[in-house]
Amino acid sequence: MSDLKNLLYEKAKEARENAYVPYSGFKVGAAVLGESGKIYQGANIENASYGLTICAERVAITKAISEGEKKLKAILVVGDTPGPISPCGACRQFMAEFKIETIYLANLAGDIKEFTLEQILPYYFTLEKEEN
Ligand SMILES: O=c1ccn([C@H]2C[C@H](O)[C@@H](CO)O2)c(=O)[nH]1
Ligand SMILES: [Zn+2]
Repeated sequence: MSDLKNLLYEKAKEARENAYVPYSGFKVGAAVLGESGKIYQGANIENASYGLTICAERVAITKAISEGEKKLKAILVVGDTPGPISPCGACRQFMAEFKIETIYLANLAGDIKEFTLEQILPYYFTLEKEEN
């Protein structure tokens, strides 16, 4: 396993432990690598008003951007799923906004698959003028 992938996997699993999931019980963790080299961790945060729930991916990305990262190099997402976790559509669009180069999807068993943004969200919405 590459050093970066391994580090992001450990950071995402660590973040997952902080998930606030009184309603689903389903903990998710994420770790984002910014262009500065810093890693940002995120966990899902649920709410009694269910629709306000924030996924782990968006927590980690929001932390990175609000700390000043302009480009995001990679994200790793982990959940207790049979195969690698599959991010929801909202998080895929959120990843598209920042053009995350490498997306690792993982489970607790250690299965980790690598994807590009185009692979997990082809023909994504953008307001940029050039075709994507
Ligand atoms: O990729 C995913 C999929 C689901 N969830 C969260 C949202 C909710 O808290 C729980 C169950 O859907 O898992 C994430 O954080 N990321
Ligand atoms: Zn999501």
